[in-house]
Amino acid sequence: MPGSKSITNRALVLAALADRASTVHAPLRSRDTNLMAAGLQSLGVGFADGPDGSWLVTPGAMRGPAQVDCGLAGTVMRFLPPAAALAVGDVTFDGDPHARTRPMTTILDALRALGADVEGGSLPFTLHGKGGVAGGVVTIDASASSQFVSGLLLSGARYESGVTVRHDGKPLPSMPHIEMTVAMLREAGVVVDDASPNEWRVEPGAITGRDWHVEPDLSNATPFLAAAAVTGGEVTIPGWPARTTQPGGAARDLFERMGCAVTLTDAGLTLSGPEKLVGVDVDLKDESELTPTVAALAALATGPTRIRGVAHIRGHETDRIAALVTEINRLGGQAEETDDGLVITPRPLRGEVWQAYADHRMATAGAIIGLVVEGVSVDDIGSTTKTIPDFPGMWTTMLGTSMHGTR
Ligand SMILES: O=C(O)C1=C[C@@H](OP(=O)(O)O)[C@@H](O)[C@H](O)C1
Ligand SMILES: C=C(OP(=O)(O)O)C(=O)O
Repeated sequence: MPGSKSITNRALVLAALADRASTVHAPLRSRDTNLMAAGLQSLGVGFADGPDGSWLVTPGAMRGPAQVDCGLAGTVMRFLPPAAALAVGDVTFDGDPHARTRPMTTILDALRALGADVEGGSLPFTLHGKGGVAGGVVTIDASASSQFVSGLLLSGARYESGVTVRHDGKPLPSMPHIEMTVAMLREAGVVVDDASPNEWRVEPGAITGRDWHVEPDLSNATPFLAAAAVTGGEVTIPGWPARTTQPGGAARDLFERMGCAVTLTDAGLTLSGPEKLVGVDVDLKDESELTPTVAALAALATGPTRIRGVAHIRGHETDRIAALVTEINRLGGQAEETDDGLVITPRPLRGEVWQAYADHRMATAGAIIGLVVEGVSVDDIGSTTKTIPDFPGMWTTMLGTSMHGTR
């Protein structure tokens, strides 16, 4: 598996704000991370290619005018503005058509409250950089995205008073991603207090330049594991970490609950697909980015599945609840929206064109179903380049050489 999107884009921001050069080893090189690198470069941060595919990042005084293309990347649109607020000059942000509808107001209002000069409430917007941010205490409702919290924390050490972020609202999604942010800040020598629930304090101070080692992307591994789960085959993901802050780590338990056998050895994580995949009732609030994979598995299981706790994924790359329900039903399945997720009752499926909605995880969900339902095609498999450089090549290689399904 290529590197983790979430770890790579955190490492790039921390490297850009650090007190010396950093090397990011085994970074993900895909649309989301290339956009982050390009955005930082346009602000004056130095990027060079290491001999082994690593990225050498040299911090520089950040300055506008600059134009940042966020594509459809939540990590770029939420992590880069808090850093760009430290620049001198104007920095304008825009992105793909659908990116303009993704929630942004919360973090832009927070930046204003912390002393930044921001024009606009969603993409496109402009930061009028003054070369510094006062910082301080800010209370936000981050129930629409954990990335609002992570974005503020990643740059907060460089604000004059640091930053204290308090969350007040419905439960926060994707907590492991906030834990990932806190863990990486501490690795970079930043003092973070996360002892109180829903409150994070980042002390002002230097961010240390260092060597970052990026883990394989475990969320992107799940379609490959799912391939074994739905065909009764076997797939091994090399380099699966024994401990991780990636929410994809929870995929092990999920697959086991659906009837798969999962083992972690020196060779990696191996999944053996069951005779019969069973449906589950599962709260994916912490691992919401796994919803499309779980929904695809659910459509092929032997009993109903209820996915809860993911209301906020209506604001992901597309409205994922609506998209999954529409596409599963298009194939003759039975899926219904609930307030905070969806219910899927397996039915015999037929071949149709599965729409990806420019969403990498919708595309991979269609690929999973296409392994066992004749005649399924995905309209835009190219959308997978958001976080995987060559999904079609990896999928073909897996099917040709590594998987011996029994169905
Ligand atoms: O911080 C991160 O790297 C991410 C946080 C999560 O966002 P939400 O909290 O908006 O779900 C996750 O879904 C996204 O894929 C990556
Ligand atoms: C929600 C996701 O992405 P983003 O980082 O664009 O929010 C995702 O990858 O599932």
